[in-house]
Amino acid sequence: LKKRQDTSTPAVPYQQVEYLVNIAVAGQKLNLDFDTGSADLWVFSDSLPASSKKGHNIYTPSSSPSYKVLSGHKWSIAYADGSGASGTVGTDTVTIGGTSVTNQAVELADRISSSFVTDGLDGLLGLSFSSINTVKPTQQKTWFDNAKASLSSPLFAAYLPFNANGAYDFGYLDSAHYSGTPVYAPVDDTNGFWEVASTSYKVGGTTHSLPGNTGILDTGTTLALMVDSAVSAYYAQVSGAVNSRSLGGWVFPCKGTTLPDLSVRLGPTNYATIPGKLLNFQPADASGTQCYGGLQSVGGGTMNVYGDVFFNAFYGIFDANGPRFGFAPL
Ligand SMILES: CCNC(=O)c1c(-c2ccccc2)csc1NC(=O)CNCCc1c[nH]c2ccccc12
Repeated sequence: LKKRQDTSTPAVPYQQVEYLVNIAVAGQKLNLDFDTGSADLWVFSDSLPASSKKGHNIYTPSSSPSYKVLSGHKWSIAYADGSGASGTVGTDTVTIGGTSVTNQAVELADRISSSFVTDGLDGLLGLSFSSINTVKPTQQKTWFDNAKASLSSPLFAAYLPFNANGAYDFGYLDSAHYSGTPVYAPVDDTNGFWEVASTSYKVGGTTHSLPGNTGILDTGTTLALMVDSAVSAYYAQVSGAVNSRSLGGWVFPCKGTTLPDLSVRLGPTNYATIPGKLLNFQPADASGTQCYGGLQSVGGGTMNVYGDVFFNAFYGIFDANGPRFGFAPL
């Protein structure tokens, strides 16, 4: 697993990381972003403009003997951050670690939004449920869906520590990647996500209820995105915090701020506590006066999105048996 580190040395410890995993699509090594919040495996293709291809590894089906066109098939995906991609579809052998999946749908992007060009990735590998794969007319399966029968156990786990190299463990749990005993929450896969009940949270010693709320465990989202009531309650504990339209979210003074911990309930029983120090994302401006929070608003609805800042504190276990989500402190 490769982690791309932001090169600038921040005044305040923060992270601007990319969790990239090197995988071989028919022997061609690509850095794909493993994304438990989506179900499409897509790669930069040769038909992208040269400017978009610069600095990226491009998958070339013509040089893969095992590649087959999935004729007449298309895909198109849009993410809530406004980014997106679309293109055509083929199948090939995709190998991660020691496990190869033959006839894996590989979606070739002939259009991608600008945010993907600047990110150091060569594509995405979706690890949510195949029910939200966007390929038409025949929906395709994720790599994990295709691989799970050949894994010793139908599960994978995400180990994404802050400022250190991480790993994805497929088919087993690596005891070196977590402490204590994992606890589990039942997953509702109705929406195609690894989604659990998340009906309360704790900040500053107070417990707040979020009736009917859920949480999506999503390695493809960098931050923790929660409903407005929770985000307001959190930053009410941070002096000088403001929700800045110009800076695009909640910011607070970098100097002299000690962020409170945030405990979120996952499933019927257990809370996961994200230490405050992991909730300082990065300086919000060049001067480094204001810092951008790792907790931001999800907009409307009752769905919270627990992204990489969650996985900086917890080993995340995605178990198809159930399905269920397990977590243990790093
Ligand atoms: C902000 C991106 N996240 C989302 O839109 C999202 C939401 C979501 C829904 C409503 C409001 C906010 C977020 C639910 S599941 C979910 N997760 C995903 O969609 C996961 N895939 C994100 C892929 C992605 C989008 N832009 C990137 C830039 C670099 C690397 C990966 C990405």
